[in-house]
This record gives sequence, structure tokens and C-alpha cells, in this order.
Amino acid sequence: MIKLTNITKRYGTGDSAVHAVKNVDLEVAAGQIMGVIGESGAGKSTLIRCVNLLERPTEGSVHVDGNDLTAMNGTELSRARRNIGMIFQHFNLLSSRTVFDNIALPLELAGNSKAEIKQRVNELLELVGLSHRAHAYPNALSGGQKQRVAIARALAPAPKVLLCDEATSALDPQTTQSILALLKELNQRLGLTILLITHEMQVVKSICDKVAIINDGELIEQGDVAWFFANAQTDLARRFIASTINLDIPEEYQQRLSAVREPGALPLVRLGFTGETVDTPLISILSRELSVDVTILSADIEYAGGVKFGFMLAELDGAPEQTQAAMTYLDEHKIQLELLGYVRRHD
Ligand SMILES: Nc1ncnc2c1ncn2[C@@H]1O[C@H](COP(=O)(O)OP(=O)(O)OP(=O)(O)O)[C@@H](O)[C@H]1O
Repeated sequence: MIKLTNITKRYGTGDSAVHAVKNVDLEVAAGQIMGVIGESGAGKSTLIRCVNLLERPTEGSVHVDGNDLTAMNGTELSRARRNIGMIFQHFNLLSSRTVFDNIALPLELAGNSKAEIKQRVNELLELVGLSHRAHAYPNALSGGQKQRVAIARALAPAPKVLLCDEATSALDPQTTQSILALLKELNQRLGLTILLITHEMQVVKSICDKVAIINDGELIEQGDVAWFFANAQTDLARRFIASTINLDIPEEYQQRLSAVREPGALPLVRLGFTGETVDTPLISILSRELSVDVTILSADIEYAGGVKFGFMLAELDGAPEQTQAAMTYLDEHKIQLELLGYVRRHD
């Protein structure tokens, strides 16, 4: 449904040019939800704005629903854009128009009759659960309600594709979940193809089928969400995954943590299990075969895209050569291991 081929976007020229997106290839199949995740400044907004040519790529082509947008003239492009809805972090509603009139706007511009507009807007209001606020003005709405209006407005021309530019970043966690649930429902009920950008892995985990990671303008990893959680290759991807799990070092350990191993201090490690490693009877192997006792400080097992993955914060108790052998064992058995430091014994 969406096919980006070798997209590059440079702002400016010469020495001051900013290379915001570099040689990106990306495909989103019809009916899929794809999330592009990256840190601030990675090029997410630029990339998503290239899909409907709000930003014209410096190089490369953009196909949506089989049409090459980059080869179109102005009139053709305006028509093609009706097939691509977009919502934004700050909703972009017209404050002087009611909810009803905001949603009606694209239909008015397309020349629909009053009767058609009334029927369609009422359908959309019902779809997003806002029939009771039809005559309210945007400033009387909550953030979540504003985003529902923006979604209804984006869907008014019945697009096949919805682009979401950080659509939940201005919302609290609970409202975020309700908007994500609405997007998933629209995807399933209408067969809507969704491309979203976000800096939050939780968004990807909640609703996406596919994920791509963007870093410094380049897509460095992409795949099924289930595959990704089990097989992420890059440190950045692993950091994003870890960010969905709350494994903080307890204050009491924090105070006794040191970067160097003093006599008697024990390694504190964060372990990540994905795919086949999640079911390994690891603790008994370490204690039985390597004589290392594992004290678990906290652990979390989760599911994403039907795949189990988990993290554990643990202290490894044993002589230095034994704990070193245990860490080598973990590393060799594809368990992600991060040494956080050495915990001094209580004085
Ligand atoms: N209109 C512009 N002119 C010049 N440089 C720009 C322009 N828009 C974006 N950039 C630069 O391009 C790079 C990518 O920006 P972009 O906004 O796409 O990243 P982002 O991942 O969406 O970041 P954020 O999450 O902070 O919005 C940044 O270095 C940014 O400063």
C-alpha cells in the first residue's frame, strides 16, 4: 500500500545541508500497522511527511496504493492525497469551528452536498465516539477528544492510509491507550493501513504489526514486531525494548554499586531473554553447573506480537572466576547481558 524507494531528504545545500533522511526503503502492506521509532532528531517527522509529499524527497520515489506520487502534477497530487489521511501531535483543529464543522471541512472542500456532509459527519462522530460533542468547540475538549476529532476529520474522505505523526505524544498514558485502541479498531473495521512515527516503544508494542528503527536518518532495523522483540540486533533497538520494562536498580543497591570490583563485591547484571532463551532454566544451570547463586532483584516477562520476552535484574554470587564464567556462559547462550557494576557487601 505504501512503498518508499531509496528516499533521501536534504534540507539546504552545501556545507550547511542537513541530511535528515538517507536512502530509506520501506513498505507497508495493505491493512498493516507499521511503527517507525527513533530518538529526537532521527528524521521521523521528515520521513512521514515525505509519504504524502508535505516534504518532497530530494531523491527517491513514493508509491501509495500503486500510484507514484513523486511523478504527479499538482492536481493529480491533490486528488491522490484524499487517499492519505494524517493526524498530528497537536491535533491541528480549527478553533473557530465546532467539532462537526471541523470534520465537515474536507468534505466541503471536496464539494459534497450539505445532506451528504451531514450524514457522513454523523457516521464519523459515531465511529470515534463523539456524537454527544458535535456542537462543542475544540477548546472545550480534552486532548483525547481533540485527537478523536482529528481522526474523524482525517477519515472523512475515506482514505485507505492514515499517517500518524506522534499522535499520542501530547496525551497522558491512559488517553494514549484509548487512542491507540481506537486506531487498532479502525485498522480492523475499515482495513485502514496505518503508518505511525513515535519515540515510544510502548506505542509500537501496543498496536503495530511491523516496526522500523530510524537513527540519524537511516533505517537500521525493520521487521515483524514479534520478530523484533525476540531478535533485535542493534543496541538502540535493545534500548527501546528495555524502555518498555520497568527495571530500576533499588536505591539500597544503587548506594553500594561501584564500577570496579572491590574484594567481596558481586556483579549486578541486567539480563534480557527473548525467543528461545526465555524458557531456559537458567538459574538452576548457573547454580548447578557453575556454582554461581543468582539473587533476583526484579524480573518482568511480557508479550508483544505473540512472543514472550523478559528482563531480569540479578546479583551473581560466587568467586570472581566463577561469576566471570557465568557471564561468559550467558553471553554464549544468546542472553543479553549488561553488567551494571559491582555491589559491595553491607558494612
Ligand atoms: N525544515 C527544516 N529545515 C532544516 N532542517 C530541518 C528541517 N526539518 C527538520 N530538520 C532537521 O532534520 C533532522 C531530522 O528532523 P525530524 O524533525 O525529521 O526528526 P524527528 O525524529 O521527527 O525529531 P523529533 O522527534 O524531535 O521531532 C534534524 O536534524 C532537524 O533539525
